[in-house]
Amino acid sequence: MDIQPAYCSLPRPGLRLVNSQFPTLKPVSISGLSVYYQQLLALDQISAEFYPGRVTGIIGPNGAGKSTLLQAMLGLIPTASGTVRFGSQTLADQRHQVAYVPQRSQIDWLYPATVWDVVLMGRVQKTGWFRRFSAASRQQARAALERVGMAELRNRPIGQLSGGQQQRVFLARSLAQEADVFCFDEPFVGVDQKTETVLFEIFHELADAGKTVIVVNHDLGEAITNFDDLLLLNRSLIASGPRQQVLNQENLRHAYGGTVSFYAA
Ligand SMILES: Nc1ncnc2c1ncn2[C@@H]1O[C@H](COP(=O)(O)OP(=O)(O)OP(=O)(O)O)[C@@H](O)[C@H]1O
Repeated sequence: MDIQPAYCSLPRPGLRLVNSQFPTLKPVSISGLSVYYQQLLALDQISAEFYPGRVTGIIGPNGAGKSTLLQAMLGLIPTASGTVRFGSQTLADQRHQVAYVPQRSQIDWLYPATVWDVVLMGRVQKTGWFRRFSAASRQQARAALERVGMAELRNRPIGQLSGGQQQRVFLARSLAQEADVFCFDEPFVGVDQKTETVLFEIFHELADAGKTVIVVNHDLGEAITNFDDLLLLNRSLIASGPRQQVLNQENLRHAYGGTVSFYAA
């Protein structure tokens, strides 16, 4: 079946609202993005935009290509076609403006680093490799750790923390980076309810400060109501835009098949 994106062409009501909120800030724009893994077409001609001031969830069933989309956007894997722009340049060429927290499974938790080391690493791009961190950078890292409630554990090896604590530390590292675009791949996996609440609070603080926040999330549970915008994928784009417009039975049937129940609030 040829699935047409239900909500991805311009002009759109959501766009005007967002642009009037942050008129000088630029969206991340994907156009015609396709990715193959050998013979497997993982992403088929994806076109969409992610807006500053919004927390956007990338959702879809297992194997829909959600993580692939994030990695392709950041230039971490080869693409067969398409562009990902952030203003006049590609997003991959502006990696210093992007904070990326990969899936837990992609992180080496045995790496001998303390909480403080990990957060300070967020300052490397601003400081430069092999240079001393400035007092301002250290202050930035301290403030980020405090914001996520992890200051007391700063000397702990990262591998000795719980899943939720580790996720908070990586969020602190991304905050210390002072990026414009924040990308999180499945940040809620293995975290407790309290941490999930803290993560969403901080995502919205970032959006309120004009940042673009992009979160891969495969769960259609209650937490989905915390996203402003959604991008619904199943290898091709099914719908993107404000949450209330994306979450309808027709779009979900296209993505998941059968009958899907969801929180429409
Ligand atoms: N490195 C790889 N080599 C080959 N195939 C891959 C690779 N990474 C992903 N795939 C395949 O590409 C498709 C999309 O995978 P991806 O991990 O992007 O999906 P996802 O939507 O993030 O899934 P999930 O919710 O299960 O994490 C899947 O069929 C997956 O098996």
